[in-house]
Amino acid sequence: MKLAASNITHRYGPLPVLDDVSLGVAEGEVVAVVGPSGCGKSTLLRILGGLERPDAGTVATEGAAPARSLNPITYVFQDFALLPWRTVAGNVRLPLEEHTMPESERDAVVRDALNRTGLGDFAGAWPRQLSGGMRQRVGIARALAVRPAILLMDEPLSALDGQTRELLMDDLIALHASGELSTVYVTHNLDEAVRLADRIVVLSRRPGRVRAEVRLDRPRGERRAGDAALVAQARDLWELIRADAAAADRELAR
Ligand SMILES: Nc1ncnc2c1ncn2[C@@H]1O[C@H](COP(=O)(O)OP(=O)(O)OP(=O)(O)O)[C@@H](O)[C@H]1O
Repeated sequence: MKLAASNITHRYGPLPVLDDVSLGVAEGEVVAVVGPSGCGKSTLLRILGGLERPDAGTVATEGAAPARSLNPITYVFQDFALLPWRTVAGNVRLPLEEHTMPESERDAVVRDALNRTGLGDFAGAWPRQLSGGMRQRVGIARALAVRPAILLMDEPLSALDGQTRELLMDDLIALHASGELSTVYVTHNLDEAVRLADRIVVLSRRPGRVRAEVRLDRPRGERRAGDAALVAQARDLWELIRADAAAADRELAR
């Protein structure tokens, strides 16, 4: 399934946040959205997911969702958003409970989502017993349980330490290996963007406009942390963002 946002403009009261942003995501493509703090990345993601209606512009999908998809466009949040009184399996089960399906099928879907995220042995664990990385795996498993065509990820790794982030990046790369899942990945972290994305959309400072688009041709599976070409790409991105980031920082300080 493809997603296309065209000419999105949005403001909160007097504050212009997005200005004429167009962004497409092809089937199986991972598009990272980067830009200075407050430039409207999360707002754009909410608009793409239909959680917010833009003042102007349109969002359209094209093509069929996977068979038995319960929610073609699904979020993964930075703060995991797990219910502490439910087990790992209970959290993954949550979005399935509003859908009518045989209990055995629900169990099978939960099991499959847990297995795909390396949580097969943790079905009965409680969120408080898990590390941050494992909690975010639960967040990802819960998103996968509804068989999405498009994942919208808002800083999914930013609450994690460096090593855990590396492990989860490997998981995300494996998750996309089938080429079926399209993703929009909002991040501050340019190293994550160059590791994971097929294409990186760079927004300007607020109001966010598309400043540049960078395509990364090297297959995701061949990209390694610290690889010289990736480091250079992240540095080039930073050069694009640096002046805007400094200005956004001064503005936030005020
Ligand atoms: N619901 C809202 N009501 C009013 N202002 C909002 C709302 N949501 C976001 N904003 C403001 O809109 C601007 C863009 O916010 P948004 O969270 O989309 O930016 P961002 O690029 O994701 O930021 P960050 O990089 O810091 O996470 C910010 O100035 C923010 O304070």
